[in-house]
Amino acid sequence: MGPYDILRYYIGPPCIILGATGSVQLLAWLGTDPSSIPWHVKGNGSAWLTVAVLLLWAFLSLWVPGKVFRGPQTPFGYTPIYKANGLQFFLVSIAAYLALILVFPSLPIHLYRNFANILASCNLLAMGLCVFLLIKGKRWPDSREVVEPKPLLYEFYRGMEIHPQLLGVDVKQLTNCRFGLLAWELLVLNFFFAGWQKNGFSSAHLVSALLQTVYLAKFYWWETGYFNTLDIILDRAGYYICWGCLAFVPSLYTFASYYLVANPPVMTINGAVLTFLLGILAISLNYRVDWEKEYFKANNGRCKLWWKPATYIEAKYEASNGIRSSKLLTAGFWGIGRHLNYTFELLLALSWCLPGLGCGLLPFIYFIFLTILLVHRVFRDEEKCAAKYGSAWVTYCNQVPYRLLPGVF
Ligand SMILES: NC(=O)C1=CN([C@@H]2O[C@H](COP(=O)(O)OP(=O)(O)OC[C@H]3O[C@@H](n4cnc5c(N)ncnc54)[C@H](OP(=O)(O)O)[C@@H]3O)[C@@H](O)[C@H]2O)C=CC1
Ligand SMILES: CC(C)CCC[C@@H](C)[C@H]1CC[C@H]2C3=CC=C4C[C@@H](O)CC[C@]4(C)[C@H]3CC[C@]12C
Repeated sequence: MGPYDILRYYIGPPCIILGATGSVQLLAWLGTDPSSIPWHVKGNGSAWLTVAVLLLWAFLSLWVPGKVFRGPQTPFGYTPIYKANGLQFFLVSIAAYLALILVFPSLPIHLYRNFANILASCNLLAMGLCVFLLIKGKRWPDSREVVEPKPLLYEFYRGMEIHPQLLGVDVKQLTNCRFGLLAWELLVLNFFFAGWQKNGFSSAHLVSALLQTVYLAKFYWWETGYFNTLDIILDRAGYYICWGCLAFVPSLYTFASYYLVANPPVMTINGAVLTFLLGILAISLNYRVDWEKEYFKANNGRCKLWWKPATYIEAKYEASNGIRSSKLLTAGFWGIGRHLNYTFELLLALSWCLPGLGCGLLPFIYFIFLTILLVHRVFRDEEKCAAKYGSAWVTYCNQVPYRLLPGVF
């Protein structure tokens, strides 16, 4: 075992688990008046009720009968089945939250003040689920896949099964799409209303919340496309993905909005309008890049992009059912850079952190984290593609040499 393996299997997982788990509580403390939060929060009755209601709601959305979507088959022959009702779920959930605050106007401030406890409950729930998933994956896996044993803490971090089920629902659709991202949306709206009640109306805070709402609406509109991404086809259900979506997303991804309640924005209305326009442009471009690849794949390469027939590289790869072929798009945005969707993702993330300009570095913490996550993801994705497509991937990299910033990187 070399130094890289020791780092990957023995040193990395405990460091990330300790660092990330602790940072969830640290963020709640950093984002507000620290003296208002005791250091020993562990979730109170109201926090557990909030989390339980959200979890039950998320679970029911996947449990009700409705349209289903079949995800890509795994190399060991399993086809995951998902519920295709994302946008309805998102819209009904927002309507229910708005109705709730009409009936209980003190709810936004209450949830804001109880945020540290809510995060503690999410943290404990997520840890419990990950321990359960580890035991389940080792003892009663759903699939016939044979997974090579690794050090226990690494298995806990990475997860055991790719598509585990719980009471008939897909665990990753539950944790990622239905709990994590809905918690993100509702918390961001809640922090906007809490800020309004506490400090008066702020156009900059509204812009930040609106941009995140548009972005998340776009996610739910495209939810079935998410089932083809790394998180779903490559990552196993463990600490990284499940704890990440149950505890880290509600904490770090909502941080800019949370921070602006205790530290009201100083941005002018003109600044807010410009930020909104920048954010909408970045969201549209990010969507456009993802859309070009999906459209190209749906038409098996026979389509036009940017008014010209799409160009591509034919790439063969080995699948469970023999040699198959795929096409690597070299037209449109995919001919300019290999991951421009990430570039626009960073721009849109920056745009909803910008209302915190003038309030220090903390409102930009999500943007900083995302930069690290996406640069790491570029390498993870390219490692996967190089292993899958071999020389065709090398040809693509030679033809499209830049990853995120044409001419630079
Ligand atoms: N806010 C957040 O925390 C994050 C947001 N995102 C967003 O999620 C969305 C999806 O991202 P993600 O799944 O990471 O990555 P991509 O949508 O970029 O998908 C990468 C995959 O696309 C295929 N591919 C790559 N290049 C080409 C090409 N030229 N032609 C055809 N197929 C190609 C390969 O898969 P195959 O095996 O099918 O060929 C590759 O593994 C993006 O909008 C991204 O910005 C992503 C990560 C984090
Ligand atoms: C353990 C932690 C240090 C890291 C946890 C990371 C995860 C929470 C995130 C890793 C990838 C993220 C996502 C990928 C793609 C997405 C599509 C986008 O349109 C919406 C957001 C997201 C689902 C996003 C959510 C968080 C991650 C799973």
